[in-house]
Amino acid sequence: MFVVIEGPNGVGKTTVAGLLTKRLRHRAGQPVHLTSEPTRTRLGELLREAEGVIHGRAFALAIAADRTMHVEDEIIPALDAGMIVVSDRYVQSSLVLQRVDAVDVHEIWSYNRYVLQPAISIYLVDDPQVIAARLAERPRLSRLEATATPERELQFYTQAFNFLGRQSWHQERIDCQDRNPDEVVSAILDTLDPLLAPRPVA
Ligand SMILES: Nc1ncnc2c1ncn2[C@@H]1O[C@H](COP(=O)(O)OP(=O)(O)OP(=O)(O)O)[C@@H](O)[C@H]1O
Ligand SMILES: Cc1cn([C@H]2C[C@H](O)[C@@H](COP(=O)(O)O)O2)c(=O)[nH]c1=O
Repeated sequence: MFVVIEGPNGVGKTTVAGLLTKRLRHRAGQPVHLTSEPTRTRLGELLREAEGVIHGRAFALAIAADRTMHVEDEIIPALDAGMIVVSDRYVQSSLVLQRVDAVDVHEIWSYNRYVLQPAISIYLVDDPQVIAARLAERPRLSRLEATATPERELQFYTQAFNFLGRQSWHQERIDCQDRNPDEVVSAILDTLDPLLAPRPVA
């Protein structure tokens, strides 16, 4: 099963993806592989470093190339080996961040439409003021973090959620407001439960 965690900068994706992986390892009785985008390959690391200087269409294409390699070289082999795969960011991130970077949503989709559709894409939301307060604590913001306000990102994420719904993607919106990370993960596990294999009998 391929699960994706999405949402605006600072909403808690990395925290939640890590905790979800731990609890799935305990719950699922099958190995769980945690991954993220951009990937930890040479291309992904280059993209993280170069975000300040590569932008627009070139960055959108490079992110899509990294994602294509991610799917072919890491995600599909892990799924074929019987693992659950949890990815911190995937296509919805591109439909938002590359749009913040002035690329049209249909063009972004054209670079991503052939990638593997996840079993479920989980979209985390929170109060924009809470997210803004977290971002304000960071010593520095990346170019895209500094370009988008949490309000604008949330607006684009909602539009991307609706767009992916029209492509028949299975998605769930999880409200993180007034929930700690453990409670957020419990809500995610409730939505994943019907997709998971039955719990092993003790
Ligand atoms: N539900 C929550 N309640 C309170 N604090 C949270 C919650 N989730 C995450 N945090 C805190 O918010 C901060 C940002 O979390 P995190 O780095 O996981 O976000 P992110 O969405 O991955 O951000 P980015 O996309 O910018 O990397 C961290 O300090 C984390 O401890
Ligand atoms: C998947 C994805 C990533 N990006 C960019 C935006 C940031 O520079 C990094 C993500 O870093 P974080 O620590 O996860 O916040 O990658 C992007 O522009 N588009 C994408 O689809």
